[in-house]
Amino acid sequence: MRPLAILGGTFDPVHNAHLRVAWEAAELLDAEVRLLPANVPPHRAQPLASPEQRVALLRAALRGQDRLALDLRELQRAGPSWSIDTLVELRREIGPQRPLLLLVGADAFAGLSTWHRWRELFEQAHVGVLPRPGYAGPLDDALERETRGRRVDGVDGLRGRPAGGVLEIDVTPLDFSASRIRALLAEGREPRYLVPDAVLADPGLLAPYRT
Ligand SMILES: Nc1ncnc2c1ncn2[C@@H]1O[C@H](COP(=O)(O)OP(=O)(O)OP(=O)(O)O)[C@@H](O)[C@H]1O
Ligand SMILES: O=C(O)c1ccc[n+]([C@@H]2O[C@H](COP(=O)([O-])O)[C@@H](O)[C@H]2O)c1
Repeated sequence: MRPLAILGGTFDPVHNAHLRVAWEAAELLDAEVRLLPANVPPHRAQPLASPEQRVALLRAALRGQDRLALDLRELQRAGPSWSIDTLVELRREIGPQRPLLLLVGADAFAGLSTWHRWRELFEQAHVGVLPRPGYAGPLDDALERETRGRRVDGVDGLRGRPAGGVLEIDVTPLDFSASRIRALLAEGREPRYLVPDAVLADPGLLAPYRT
């Protein structure tokens, strides 16, 4: 069965690293990949842009391709966007057999043991870790213990089961972030080639980040 993979994020704003790693994950896993903007992101400062502005950025960024889709369910839910709630909901929709993957950058993965009901994440989904330069350090003890027996070497290790594995996905390491793009914009600089041309083409889209 073709896996369903989700990449959740604040997307404040969406940038080419999000898009590229999601694209490569879709290719390598032969998966349906959805980007899921968080409503109230847990564990971080609130976004500069409103949900509507972040969705407009995502829509522009995703235009013209059909490999990556947008899933707005977390914006339709009040309160913090706990990933476990999203995975339980998706699992209910896709049934018990289809592989489901939670894609996370290596930085987000390193903090997984602080997430809400984090051990239950593995009951609902596999975790696909996307390398990110500067985030290859050791894991905390609880996460190391939980993941040790779950690691699988390749995509084939996930295909036959719906959830529970941890896979490093060999995507191109890209060393930039939404924080970097916000900083460039705040200095009056243009983030060309770090965000899609379609985002730059509409001057209103990045207005929330310009001072
Ligand atoms: N350059 C990147 N390489 C791999 N994963 C990334 C990269 N940028 C973001 N991600 C992952 O995408 C998801 C959403 O990230 P998020 O929207 O927080 O972007 P960010 O660039 O990390 O933002 P910020 O700088 O505001 O923290 C997270 O799992 C994050 O780890
Ligand atoms: O469920 C949690 O406790 C939890 C804690 C931190 C982050 N997340 C999710 O991880 C994704 C990336 O978060 P962020 O803050 O790096 O944009 C996003 O989908 C968040 O909802 C989820």
